[in-house]
Amino acid sequence: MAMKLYGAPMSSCTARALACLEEKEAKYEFVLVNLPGGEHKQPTHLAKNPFGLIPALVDGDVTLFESRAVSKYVAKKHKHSGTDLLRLGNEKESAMVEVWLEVEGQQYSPHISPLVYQYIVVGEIYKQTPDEKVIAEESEKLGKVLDVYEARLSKSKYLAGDFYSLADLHHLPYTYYVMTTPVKKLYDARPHVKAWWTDISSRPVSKKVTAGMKH
Ligand SMILES: N[C@@H](CCC(=O)N[C@@H](CSO)C(=O)NCC(=O)O)C(=O)O
Repeated sequence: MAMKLYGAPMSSCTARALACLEEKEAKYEFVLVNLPGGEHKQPTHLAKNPFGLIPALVDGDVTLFESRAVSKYVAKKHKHSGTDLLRLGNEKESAMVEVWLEVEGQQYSPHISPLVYQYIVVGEIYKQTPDEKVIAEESEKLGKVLDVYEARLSKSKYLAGDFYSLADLHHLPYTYYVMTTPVKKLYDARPHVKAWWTDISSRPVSKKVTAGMKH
C-alpha cells in the first residue's frame, strides 16, 4: 500500500513534503484536500492533522503531520533510494544536516513565512493590501539571517556541507514564493546566497514541485 500525502500543490508546506518524496523516488499517492471548501477543518482531516492544516501523510498504520517531520520520516524510510538527504552514513555530516534543519525552522522560517503570508496570501490570494510594517520588520530580520547564510555559503556549497541535503530542501517552498516578490532583492544582494538559490531551485525535483505551486 503506497503512502498517501494529503495536501494542495500550491501550499508551501505540502510542497516541502512533496519535494522530499520526489528526491527520494518514493512511491506515493497525492490526495488533494479542498482548502477553499474547508475540508482541512473537517473531522476526517482533523483525524490526520489535529491542527486542521495540510499536509498530512498516511503510511499504513502511521499517520504523520508537520511537513518537516513528514519529510524526515520519508528521508529515513527511503535512506537507500534517491538523493542522500540525511547523510546518515557520516556522523559529522548528519549532525550538520540537523543543525541547518533547525536553523531553517527556528531562524529562517519565522521571518520568511510572514513575508509569504503578506505578499502571497494577503496580497495575491485575498487581493488585500499587504501590511508594510510587517514586511519592513520581517525583511530586516530575514536580512540578518541571510548575512549568516552568506558567510556559511562562502565556505560550503550547501548549508550542511558540500552536498545537497534535506536542510537545503526545507527552504525551497517559502523561498520560491518570496522570489516572486520585492524580497528577492535580499537574495540578489548576497552573491553566495544567490548562487545557492540558483543551484537548489534548478534541480529537476525543485522545478517540478515549484511548477505545481504556481497559482
Ligand atoms: N508547520 C506546519 C504548517 C502547516 C500549514 O500552515 N499549512 C497551511 C498551508 S501551507 O502554508 C495550511 O494548512 N493552511 C490552511 C489554514 O491555515 O487554514 C507544517 O509545516 O506542516
